[in-house]
Amino acid sequence: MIKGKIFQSLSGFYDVHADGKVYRTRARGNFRKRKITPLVGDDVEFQIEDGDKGYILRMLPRKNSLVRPPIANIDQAIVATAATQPEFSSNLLDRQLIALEISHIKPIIYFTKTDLLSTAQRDQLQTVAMGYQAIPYDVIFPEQAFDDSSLDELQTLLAGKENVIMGQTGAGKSTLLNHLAPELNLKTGEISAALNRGKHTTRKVALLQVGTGLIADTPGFSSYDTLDIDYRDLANYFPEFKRASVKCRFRGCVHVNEPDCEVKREVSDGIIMESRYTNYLQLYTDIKNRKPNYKK
Ligand SMILES: Nc1nc2c(ncn2[C@@H]2O[C@H](COP(=O)(O)OP(=O)(O)OP(=O)(O)O)[C@@H](O)[C@H]2O)c(=O)[nH]1
Ligand SMILES: [Zn+2]
Repeated sequence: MIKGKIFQSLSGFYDVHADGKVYRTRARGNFRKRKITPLVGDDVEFQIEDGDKGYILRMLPRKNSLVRPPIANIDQAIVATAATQPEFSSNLLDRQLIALEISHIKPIIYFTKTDLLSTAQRDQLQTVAMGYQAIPYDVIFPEQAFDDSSLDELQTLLAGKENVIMGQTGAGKSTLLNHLAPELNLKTGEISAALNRGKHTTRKVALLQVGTGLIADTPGFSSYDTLDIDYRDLANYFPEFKRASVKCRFRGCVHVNEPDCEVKREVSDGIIMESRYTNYLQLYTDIKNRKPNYKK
């Protein structure tokens, strides 16, 4: 029995890397019966059957896992955020950040297509980027598309870690990875009018070696599923709200109607970004109003 890591999953086969070799494995029937699906990033024990084939016997405990993209044991996520084409959405960005906070995965916000902005648009979005940096999140806002200093900064953050790259379809995930590691030669897609219907160039989830780090390139997605949390916990996934909330008058303040709420005070003082608070209220209402039979 050998220990390895699943690097790729395709049509029921799992490519496991172990001791510098790649084995094509299948999961045994008992996984299917117990409804356990191995994910890319899972550490597994497997048995070699013949040569480079084998079957997975056991999955080792997971540090974390994401549903979209389906992947396990991730340290960090590059959130590829289009400055335009598709248009920047703070709502989408915040939803991605919350999903990562819930899974204890550190976000790195990387703005793509900043080269397509006018000077005025650029100044405006750069202010937004600085707001996220103040939360604090790692934010990379390239002066020029794929300039050396942005790529170096990203490489440094990725080194030695298991990373995932996420972002809307067409955000530029594959293009960014090709700049980080040209030898990958990933296929990229032309943005078309079909964008809204979801044109996915990347179809499978796979871990790629980039410098000393691993990155999972994943199929793009258009929106997140409903977040599987209690509405009273939502503010915990906004780091700056969590920081401020120790000064709210009421313990368990959800920062909506309570008096003496520090979060609301910091929003009106311009310390907390107004867009973050608006997105919070919208999500709070959505989660609170969803059907009671929703699991959880
Ligand atoms: N001008 C400009 N174009 C970019 C940039 N990044 C990506 N693009 C273009 O945007 C289009 C989509 O890029 P992809 O890398 O295929 O996007 P993706 O996020 O991998 O898309 P999916 O695989 O569908 O999820 C391609 O035509 C790229 O050439 C950028 O920084 N500037
Ligand atoms: Zn409060």
